[in-house]
Amino acid sequence: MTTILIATKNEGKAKEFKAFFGPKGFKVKTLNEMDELPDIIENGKTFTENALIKAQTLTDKLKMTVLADDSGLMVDALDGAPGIFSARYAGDHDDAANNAKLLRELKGLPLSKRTATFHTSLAVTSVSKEPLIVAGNVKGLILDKQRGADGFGYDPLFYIPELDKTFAELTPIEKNKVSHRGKAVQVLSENFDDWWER
Ligand SMILES: O=P(O)(O)OP(=O)(O)OP(=O)(O)OC[C@H]1O[C@@H](n2cnc3c(O)ncnc32)[C@H](O)[C@@H]1O
Ligand SMILES: [Mg+2]
Repeated sequence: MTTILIATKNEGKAKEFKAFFGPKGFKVKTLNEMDELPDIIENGKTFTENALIKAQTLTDKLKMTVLADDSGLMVDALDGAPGIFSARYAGDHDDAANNAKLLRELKGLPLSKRTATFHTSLAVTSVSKEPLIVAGNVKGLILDKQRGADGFGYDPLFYIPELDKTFAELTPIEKNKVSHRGKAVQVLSENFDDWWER
């Protein structure tokens, strides 16, 4: 049985990928189950570069098949910020502080000018294979106050007009149907088997 290492400590994310790779006959592990990890310096300029750095560093050191993802929020009125710095926008990895900073930065701007995109890049690497890279995007609006209690990160501010809901008002299944990560996993599912057999 081939093991695939999901390059995250976030068990919520890992669960989504387990649901995808388990039925394909892979044993799925996360970083929480590894004793020794190499230092990974995520110094890429794009989501894709960072996902690839993470995945390839782990494949090279551990000789395993690895999936890494890198995601974030790009706000048009802020020239794409927080972008690759989404996790630590307000300093620490603190969702409440990040959301508060985003609200401050957009203060007074009408809803029509608060357009934003969530992005996910996924990189899968394996010994002696070219990496497989896919991505997913979703567009929405940044509300001027939080709505909903589910999800994580910027979910309570990220509003989908067509659904009249924020990401924090969707169940995990509903969110996966429309989210950046859900779409990237969809593209992965269309390409993975061909890539694996190549
Ligand atoms: O790299 P790992 O360890 O998995 O954790 P991370 O927090 O860096 O995770 P991401 O690269 O996926 O995302 C970076 C930040 O972007 C935000 N973000 C990403 N996906 C999100 C989502 O679906 N909903 C809300 N916020 C999200 C959130 O603030 C994340 O901390
Ligand atoms: Mg990240």
